[in-house]
Amino acid sequence: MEVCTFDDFPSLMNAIKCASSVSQAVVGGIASILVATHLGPLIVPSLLLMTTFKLWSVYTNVKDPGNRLPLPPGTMGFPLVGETLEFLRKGSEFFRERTKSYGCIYKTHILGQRTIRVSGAANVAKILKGEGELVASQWPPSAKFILGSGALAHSKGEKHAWRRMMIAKAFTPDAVATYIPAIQETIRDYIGQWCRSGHIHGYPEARSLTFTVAARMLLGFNVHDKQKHQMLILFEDMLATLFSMPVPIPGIGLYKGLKARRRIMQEIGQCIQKRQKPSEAPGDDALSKILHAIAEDGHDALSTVEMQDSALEMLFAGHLPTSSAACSVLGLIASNPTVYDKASMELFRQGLLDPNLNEELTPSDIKNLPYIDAIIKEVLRVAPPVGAGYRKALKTFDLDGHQVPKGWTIIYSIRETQHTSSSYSEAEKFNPDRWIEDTQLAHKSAASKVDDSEYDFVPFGSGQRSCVAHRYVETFLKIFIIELVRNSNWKLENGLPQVAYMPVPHPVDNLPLSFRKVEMEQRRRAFTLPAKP
Ligand code: HEM
Repeated sequence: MEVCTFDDFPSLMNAIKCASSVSQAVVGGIASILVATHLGPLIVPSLLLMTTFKLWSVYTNVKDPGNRLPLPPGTMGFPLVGETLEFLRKGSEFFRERTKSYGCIYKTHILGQRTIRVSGAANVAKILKGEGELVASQWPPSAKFILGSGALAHSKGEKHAWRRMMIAKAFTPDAVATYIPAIQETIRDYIGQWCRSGHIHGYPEARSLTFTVAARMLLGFNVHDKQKHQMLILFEDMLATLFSMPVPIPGIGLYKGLKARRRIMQEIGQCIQKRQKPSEAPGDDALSKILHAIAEDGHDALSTVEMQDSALEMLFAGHLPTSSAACSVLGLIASNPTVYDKASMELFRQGLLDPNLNEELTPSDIKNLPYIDAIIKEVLRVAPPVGAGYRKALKTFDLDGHQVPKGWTIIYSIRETQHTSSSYSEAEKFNPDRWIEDTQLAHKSAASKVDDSEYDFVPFGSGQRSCVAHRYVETFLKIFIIELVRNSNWKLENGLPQVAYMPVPHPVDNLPLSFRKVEMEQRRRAFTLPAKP
């Protein structure tokens, strides 16, 4: 009989081969007796089923014999599908239930991968700091198909480091400052329309707004309304299968997502071609800045596939998580009127409340707004738009008293980490003041980390794979809050909504809101503003 070692299990097929050598003889023998006694039609399928479950159990519980620690607790579900169906049905509730039952580290089998889900500042710090040594970024196969292998998130090693450096040049403080006027203009247009209409659905409007800003500022695309509408519908199909079983069955699931991806890529290809016409001067958008940085660097240019995948990645990342954050801003401020009042007061003190006095915001206008910064941090803590990040274990290592075997998928949880940390009293409550009143929190930044305890606030990840565009996102959200508060007042029409988490957190009822314009005079009458200090 073959001896099963850890190295014999690089894939499911190897595992099945190895474990079957254990049970083959026994099952074969019993089966032939039963077939001979006419019980075969009933018993043989049952035996095959039992064997399949046995093989699955062997495969999903293979430990590295070189490590004495146990695998994390957890269940691995049914052969091949694992717990994927339950995960797709329950979304984030799936993880919440397991965190409650097993704590900060547990195993499961989803989206075709043996997976360990990890939360808690110290565990997350170990994963994020271990990039390249313990772990490597690896999104689920479905996300890789949908976003394309040319995306930055899927590139590796030196190529990743170089591309990241080039992309980062479009998101330095100086570069982001150049985007302010166009971001502000687009936000103002949208808020103006919302006030004129008097009633909107916050989530689709936030999607449309962030898509328009991303297409214009990140890619320099001038998409007209009809094209935007079509692309948003295609994105819907694509995103619905971002996290799905990696089996393209015609007509459903990933197949549908890949079809939508092909159509979006055609549109992106056309937009890129138009932009590359020699008659057109290079734009002031992020993609132009990146292509310029690459040309200056003298390095190989991006291939057409890499350029298109990068554009898709920027359009995807640029509008989807940002729209979730913008929608959370609308919902959370509407349900906390004191937050609106305090933000108004801060704007008044800075001379920014009257929109007519500050037609164009400048970088220095938006720099010193600690309360609005606190709102943004609290929105990203309570409703993190990206709930988790994906890694693959490069070698077996210890984590919180358990082994993480080589080759397994690791999901580090942003949501549970930020919701369960003891740093946040009444963690479920939306309370921007905590970021001002608590001196420990006041120093915590969404992006940079000084020590491990700060990894309980990681809305943009951290380290080599952190979000390249966090400054852009923070600037967008700041301008959005400023323009909302100084121009308008809005109310929830249905009360606090239930939230769905796939592919990003969003209200299930699309967040119906009533909107109205607020004039400076009305505001003066509504609450007595103190004289400007
Ligand atoms: C609210 C908005 C956003 C949030 C919360 C967010 C969050 C994140 C997080 C958590 C990661 C790290 C994932 C990991 O550890 O594997 C990440 C990576 C990334 N983000 Fe964002 N993001 C946002 C907006 C954007 C925008 C606007 C862009 C536009 C370019 C962008 C581009 C990227 C890219 C390219 C990566 C991959 C970086 C790499 O692998 O080196 N994100 N983002």
